[in-house]
Amino acid sequence: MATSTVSPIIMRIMAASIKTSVKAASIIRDVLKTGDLGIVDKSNKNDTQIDPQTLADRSAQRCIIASLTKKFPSVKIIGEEGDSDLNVPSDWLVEDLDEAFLEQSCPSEWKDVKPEDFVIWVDPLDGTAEYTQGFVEHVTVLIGIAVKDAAVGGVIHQPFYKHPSGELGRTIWGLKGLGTGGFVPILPPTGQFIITTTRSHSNALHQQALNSFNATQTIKVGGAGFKVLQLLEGKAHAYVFATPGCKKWDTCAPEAVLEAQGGTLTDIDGNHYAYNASVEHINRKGVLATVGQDHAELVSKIPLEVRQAVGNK
Ligand SMILES: Nc1ncnc2c1ncn2[C@@H]1O[C@H](COP(=O)(O)O)[C@@H](O)[C@H]1OP(=O)(O)O
Ligand SMILES: [Mg+2]
Ligand SMILES: [Mg+2]
Ligand SMILES: [Mg+2]
Repeated sequence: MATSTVSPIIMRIMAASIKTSVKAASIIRDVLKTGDLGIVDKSNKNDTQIDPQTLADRSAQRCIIASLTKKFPSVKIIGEEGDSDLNVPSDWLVEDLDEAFLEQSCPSEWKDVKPEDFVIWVDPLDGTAEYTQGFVEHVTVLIGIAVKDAAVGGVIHQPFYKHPSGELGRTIWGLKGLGTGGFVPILPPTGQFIITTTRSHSNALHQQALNSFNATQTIKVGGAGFKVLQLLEGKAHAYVFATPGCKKWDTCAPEAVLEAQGGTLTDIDGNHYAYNASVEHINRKGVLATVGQDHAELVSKIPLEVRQAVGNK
């Protein structure tokens, strides 16, 4: 279709990411079906917990990076699983662009962004621990698009989301200046304050930060993508992660989608992370994400000594 060749590059990267996330999700489901996850522990000596990587993480990343590199050879792509073998089976190379996405008009601020100003942050499988433990609904595929320092676009795909028809998989996208798609946004209930937070990476300092909010309910789920979806679908008011551990590929796509829908995702001091290619990968100062709230007021609820201690070990 003519639109594919004339659309600005950001629209084509989004449209390719939407299609590629669907293929990555089918690879993730196929690996689970075989029952042989090929788990490797990536943790360092000083880590207190294992940091699992599975065949699904490795294969989904190869599919995503091979497909996007072929289409956008001069765009920098950084994936969680490091250097990947891009010599992939031909059916893992996704050539299609999502034509329905391309029919929308590109926000004027992104029309002339040059290929070298983009970084694509890929988390091929967010929620790996949950994937290995059978909490598969927490798993997402995350493809985040940064322009210079800012997270501006993203795709969050849920491989195990079950439609009423029984079909699996759903793709949610967001682009600042354009909006979001693939889900029905719902604001969280008034008169309550529900926090969504980690189920696998808590510690004493994190618990202290959680306590400062006096939440009416705290939901513990896996993955940065899944927690942001809970905000977008009105199941929680804030996502609190007051510990280092998650990385730029965990937050780039969720931040862009959430902010395209009017929410906010920052570190626990209320500052946005930078997503250019030279930043350190770790999000040292944790994550605070909110929707329909006074974000700065929520930052100020976390005691200063707690905020200063996070990431300073
Ligand atoms: N200490 C850590 N080490 C490695 N990855 C982490 C750590 N903390 C968080 N993450 C990543 O951030 C995601 C969200 O964390 P949590 O579920 O604890 O809130 C995790 O699923 C994991 O992403 P991934 O599964 O892609 O490795
Ligand atoms: Mg991981
Ligand atoms: Mg992740
Ligand atoms: Mg991952």
